[in-house]
Amino acid sequence: MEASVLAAGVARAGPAVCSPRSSSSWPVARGADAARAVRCNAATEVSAPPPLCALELGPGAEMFFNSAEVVQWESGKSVNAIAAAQGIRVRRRCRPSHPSEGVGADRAVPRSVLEQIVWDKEVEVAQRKAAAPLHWVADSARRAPPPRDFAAALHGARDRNGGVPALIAEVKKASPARGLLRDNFNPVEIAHAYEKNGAACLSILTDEKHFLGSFENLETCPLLCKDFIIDIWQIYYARSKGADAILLIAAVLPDLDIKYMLRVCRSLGMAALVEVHDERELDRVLKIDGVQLIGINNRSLGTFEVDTANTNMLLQKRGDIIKKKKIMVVSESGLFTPDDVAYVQNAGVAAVLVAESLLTQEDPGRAIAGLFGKELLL
Ligand SMILES: O=P(O)(O)OC[C@@H](O)[C@@H](O)c1c[nH]c2ccccc12
Repeated sequence: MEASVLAAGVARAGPAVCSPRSSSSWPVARGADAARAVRCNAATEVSAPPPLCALELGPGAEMFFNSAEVVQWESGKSVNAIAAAQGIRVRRRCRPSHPSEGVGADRAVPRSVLEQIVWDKEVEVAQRKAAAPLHWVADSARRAPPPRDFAAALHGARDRNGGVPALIAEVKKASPARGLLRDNFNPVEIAHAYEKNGAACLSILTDEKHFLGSFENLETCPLLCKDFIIDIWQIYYARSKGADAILLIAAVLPDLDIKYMLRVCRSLGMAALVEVHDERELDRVLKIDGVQLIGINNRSLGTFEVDTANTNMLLQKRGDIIKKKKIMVVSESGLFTPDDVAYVQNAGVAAVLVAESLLTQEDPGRAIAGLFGKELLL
């Protein structure tokens, strides 16, 4: 894989190229910013809506809203009502709420693990934002080494391997569905082993609370920042940490947020993997211009049920439009054997995203040849 994206990623791991900057090195905002974050954290007790995010940005940065919030203010419909109308079951709690809605008792208890994760993420982002306001992070994102072409790396790897799906190998320590995947977890070692054994790209789980991930992992071996993105702040932050791509989950984000976040990605030169699980989500995403990469998750984030037939089913139904739009499809989750890979390859995917079946083996790098039934060409 000569000048591959991944090789570049690992080369950049050295401090001279990708200087580590832990979040603790950000100046900590005090006073109003911190107070806002605290109010947002205690969402269940808040009756007034949290402040508009532009207030946190400083002069001239007013365009940095999440777009569904703007629609909420303009249309009088709450963000949760807009999301529900699109079939999104996850409700937002710590988001500017519509005056008619408040943070009621019905949002005291999450209805699913995914909803719990999103609520925790809202609190985390509010805290991180208070410590590093958006204009600082956006500045840092612009100073980061330029992003590498995620989609081109997948294309290249697939061509080199005669049409075998490119591998996005995931660094994931644990998950709510499977618990701890590995005791002896050295993310840097694992990333290097993946790279040496033919992975085209890496996916790094950065959620700390539910996946035991870390942005420090991302700094060492950047590529896809796998997190629950609910705010554009996270995209700038991921870029500032060296990520070249992010995940946008259709089960969490209304269409307008996806559109706006895609624009933010484009402005930063990043790719976005837009994840869907069912037909309704796929249809929503196919109506959005500028989507280059769609991830079909074989795992339901609602029930954790995994079925690789999901990739096949959705591609049978919408493969023609996807082809016409020249969108690359990544099959995500639950892939364990060469038969699984061949199955999704025949369904038409360009890449696979795999964590568990590699990480639960003694040597995750060597496990790649086992997964594909052959060595992948570098
Ligand atoms: O461990 P698996 O079954 O190989 O799955 C990897 C990846 O698809 C999974 O981690 C994932 C897919 N979409 C997500 C969204 C958030 C967190 C995790 C994920």
